[in-house]
Amino acid sequence: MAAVRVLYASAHHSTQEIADRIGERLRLRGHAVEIQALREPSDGQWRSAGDVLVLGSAIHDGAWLPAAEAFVRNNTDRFGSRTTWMFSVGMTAALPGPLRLLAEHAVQPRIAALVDIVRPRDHRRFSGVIRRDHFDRKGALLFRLLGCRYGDHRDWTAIDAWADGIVQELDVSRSGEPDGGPEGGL
Ligand SMILES: Cc1cc2nc3c(=O)[nH]c(=O)nc-3n(C[C@H](O)[C@H](O)[C@H](O)COP(=O)(O)O)c2cc1C
Repeated sequence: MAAVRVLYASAHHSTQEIADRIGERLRLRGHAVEIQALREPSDGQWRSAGDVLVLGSAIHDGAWLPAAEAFVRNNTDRFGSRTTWMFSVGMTAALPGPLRLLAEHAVQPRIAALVDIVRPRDHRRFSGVIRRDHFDRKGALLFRLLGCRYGDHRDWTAIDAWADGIVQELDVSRSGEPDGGPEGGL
């Protein structure tokens, strides 16, 4: 059993629900899971014990929300010894076809910089929920001009599969240990 911390930053709850789902999936497979919101830049104290981290954030304007970005930047030298997965929640699936293809392959420099610091086992982008009341007037106008669709664009099958991939990797790591698990956790 690994001790897993799922840390997330969410503005309108869809990232929170994705974090809950991933955490619940890991819990069902026997891992000790703690799920925690990052709301302020000072949130999410680093723990010295050997946790596995799953770290996620909604994307706003090409960047992680400030509390999640701050968590990474406040702990830059600590990720090397930690097994970490990252996920970002945006609105790629809300875009019309050609734009969606572009967005799927676009590098977002501020997020890429965080991935460079964390060096996770994997970084996955999911689509979340986008509603008219999430935007101010300018944002809503741009959204309409781009031909985007409001709605819940979460692909729960893909989210579950990603969580199951984490479980598999944890199982493989631990089966390599002499006693089936490292002392002090992963
Ligand atoms: C002000 C604002 C800016 C956004 N900027 C981006 C963006 O740059 N890239 C993207 O993929 N999604 C963007 N989105 C979409 C959100 O990331 C998406 O709705 C996500 O599901 C929000 O997660 P949350 O419900 O946890 O806050 C933006 C949404 C808002 C409201």
